[in-house]
Amino acid sequence: MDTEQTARSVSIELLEIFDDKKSLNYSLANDLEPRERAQVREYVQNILRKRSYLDFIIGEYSSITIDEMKPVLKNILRLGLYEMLFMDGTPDYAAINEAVELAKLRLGSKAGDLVNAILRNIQRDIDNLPKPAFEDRTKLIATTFSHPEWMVKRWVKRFGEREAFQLMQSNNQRPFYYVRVNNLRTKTENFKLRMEKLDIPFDESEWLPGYYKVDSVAPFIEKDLLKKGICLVQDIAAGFAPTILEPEPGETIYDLCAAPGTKSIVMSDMMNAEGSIIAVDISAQRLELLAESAMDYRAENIKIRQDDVRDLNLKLADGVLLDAPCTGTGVLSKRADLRWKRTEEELENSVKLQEELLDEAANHVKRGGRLVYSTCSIEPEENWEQIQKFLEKYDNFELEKLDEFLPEEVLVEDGYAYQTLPHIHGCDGHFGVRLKRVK
Ligand SMILES: C[S@@+](CC[C@H](N)C(=O)[O-])C[C@H]1O[C@@H](n2cnc3c(N)ncnc32)[C@H](O)[C@@H]1O
Repeated sequence: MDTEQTARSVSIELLEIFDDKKSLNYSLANDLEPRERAQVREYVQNILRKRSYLDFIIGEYSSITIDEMKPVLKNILRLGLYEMLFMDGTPDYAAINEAVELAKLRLGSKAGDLVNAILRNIQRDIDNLPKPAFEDRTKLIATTFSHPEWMVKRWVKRFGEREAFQLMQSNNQRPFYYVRVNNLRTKTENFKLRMEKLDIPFDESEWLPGYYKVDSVAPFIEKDLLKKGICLVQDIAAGFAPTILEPEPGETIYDLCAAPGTKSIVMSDMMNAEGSIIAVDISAQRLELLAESAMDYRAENIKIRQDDVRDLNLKLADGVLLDAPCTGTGVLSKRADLRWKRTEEELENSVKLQEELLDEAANHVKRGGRLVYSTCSIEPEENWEQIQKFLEKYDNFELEKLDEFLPEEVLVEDGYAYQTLPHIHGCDGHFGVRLKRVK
């Protein structure tokens, strides 16, 4: 098998498992070369971004429904069709041949014939493919834009159809990435020179210092810049939470729900690694990543603690960051899998958990100290509504304006919160507020 075939077969295995267990285990690709591993991520995320539409087309050309197909057959067809419709570099005949070979290998020659027949018929009509035409408008939109119906319903209700389409289109695009320079290992000027020398195109952000928009993180991985702690991959909007918490050298900061730790690392840099950051998370596995990063990034003031934030019993801190677990509806372009994993019930559970975590976070802020609450969600229940409930309960906290920290275009609620939206701001969707404990 050549490189691409291997990347294809692993992608299909990953997608099969995802259909069953809703989890993506990229470690299945560990034995592949770095370039192939990156290709697996591309295939998997791209197919998940277009899944409903691909399934619709396959369904139109197959005598059995997509739900009746074995997961492996379904995913071979999805991958073949994806390559035919959306990958410029792969000729149709090659996409079809690869899919047929994979079907034969995994399911036998009859399955190979079936895949061949379906994909060749689609190829024949490629300039005139059927369009989804359901009477049910939600189903029609959900199929066209490959999002679950519950998300479509709530976004159309909130934004109107036009804007909801723009949001979903953004979610379906390959994302840009940002890298942030780590001043604990290098100087900004040197970092920029290094990128120029390595011929890595970048755009310096006007929103926050030290953030650079890049097309791909591959060169940073290949040149070991992440492992050497020179820079980290962090969306610009994810950088807002540490920015508004404004940790200073010598302070005691709690990063609650900290793993895998990108915000802890940034805060350590802001503090020049002086003072202490207690990074708490419930997941031992994710904390291992944090521990490794803390070493790579020379973030020596981070102390790690595995705990449920709801069981914490620590002294009061100068600043607390609660980067709460959430539905992640702001990051669906980078994490296309989340749209098929999340449910409306999960949104409700997430809101409840956030409320409990906020109570605990508030109890750990000293008088005059600050509490930052942030999410990577765009759902009001997890964001502004959550904060309104909090303020009704706690008269010892007040919201603070954010205009001295962040650009006006990301501020909402009279400047008391930030909320980015992928289709408007061209970055991930994040929310955050800064609260001061006044008594
Ligand atoms: C949004 S992620 C945090 C991302 C992290 N702040 C960063 O910037 O890299 C949410 C985290 O909350 C953690 N978590 C969920 N429930 C928790 C709980 N009850 N106590 C502590 N951590 C929890 C999850 O393990 C997950 O790592």
